[in-house]
Amino acid sequence: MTTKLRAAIVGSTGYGGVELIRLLLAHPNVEITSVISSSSAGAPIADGYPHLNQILTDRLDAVDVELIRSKADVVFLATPHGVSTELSPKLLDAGLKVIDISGDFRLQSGDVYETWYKHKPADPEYLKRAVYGLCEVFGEEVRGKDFISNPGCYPTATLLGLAPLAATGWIDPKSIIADAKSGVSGAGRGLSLLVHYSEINENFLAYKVNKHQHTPEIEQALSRLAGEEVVMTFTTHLVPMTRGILSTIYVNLKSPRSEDDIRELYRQYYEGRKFVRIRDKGKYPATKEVWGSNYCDIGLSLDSRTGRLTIVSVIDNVVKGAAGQAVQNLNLMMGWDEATGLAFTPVYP
Ligand SMILES: NC(=O)C1=CN([C@@H]2O[C@H](COP(=O)(O)OP(=O)(O)OC[C@H]3O[C@@H](n4cnc5c(N)ncnc54)[C@H](OP(=O)(O)O)[C@@H]3O)[C@@H](O)[C@H]2O)C=CC1
Ligand SMILES: CC(=O)N[C@@H](CCC(=O)OP(=O)(O)O)C(=O)O
Repeated sequence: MTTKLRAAIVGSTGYGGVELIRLLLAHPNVEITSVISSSSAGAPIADGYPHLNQILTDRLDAVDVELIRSKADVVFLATPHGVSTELSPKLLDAGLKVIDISGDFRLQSGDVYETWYKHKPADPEYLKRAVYGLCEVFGEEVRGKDFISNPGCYPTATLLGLAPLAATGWIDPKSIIADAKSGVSGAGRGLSLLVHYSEINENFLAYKVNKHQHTPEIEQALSRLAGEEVVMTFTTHLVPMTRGILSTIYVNLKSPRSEDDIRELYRQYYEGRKFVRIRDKGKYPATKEVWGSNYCDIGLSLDSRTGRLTIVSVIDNVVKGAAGQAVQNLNLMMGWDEATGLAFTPVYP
């Protein structure tokens, strides 16, 4: 019998953390050995999340690097921006593997991070060490590494929708517009006016227009794929639903291509990758079709009148956009099949 990998979750009382608990409890190679809270150490995790009653009876541990080192091999950070900046280097120095689902190590430039996140950037030495874990695009780089920066939720949906075209140089890099919508769980469990029931119910709004912190993350990955600087328009919206992201992306092609050729390009690019599904001609995915799962579903339409391509990409923000991709990264890091513990069907209806 092989020993299971011992996992700790910092920020286990948040939405990303509690989704990691759900997924890791079902993972055949992993055992959760520490659920960690900066504010409720000592309390049973099920106090704040009664759905875990009789499933996970652990009490919350404090954020203590020595304690984590004694209990775990790998640590997931599902913490607000700025926490991982300080904590991840200490965990790495203690010999632990780290998968960070916050934005602290996604941007290579500390200055760009500071501009968009308004937080002090991480130590450049550790920034360089972090591998950006967009699994279907940069997954090869994750294998055998000890520090993974998990992509943001909007970037995951938007980049998977654009990667095949960016990598082949078929799109005009100045023409990209992404119009993305998220369910409110994307804002975390903390309370704010924006996610107050009577504010968001029967409402639909744009927010952080031209200021969203995921803009430079998407541009950074696209520039890398395209081999030239990509600057884009990216607008985020909040929708009165719990889970889900739908990103509608508009691009101009550099030279004329048929829609069939573009669909074939996508199918070849993602061949053998279980979690990206390309829809047939005339079919567009809806968020409910990936709900609770690690899938990213993509539909395409080339408008013969304008010559513009419309791409529709959907994910579950808490799974593929956070905890699911983090587990997929763990699988790649450990050399396991990337779908280990993740091969479940979306919840429907
Ligand atoms: N929700 C989503 O869809 C996605 C979220 N993310 C990112 O994941 C991270 C977590 O998001 P989410 O789970 O939604 O947020 P939540 O607000 O739901 O949870 C964050 C948790 O972090 C803990 N925390 C707060 N301060 C500290 C601290 N100083 N040290 C340690 N832990 C702390 C809190 O728990 P406690 O007080 O118990 O310590 C809290 O429960 C964020 O960076 C977010 O941007 C990324 C992709 C998608
Ligand atoms: C709906 C909603 O509020 N979503 C959050 C997404 C944050 C996130 O998931 O990612 P980071 O870790 O990169 O901040 C937002 O727009 O900021």
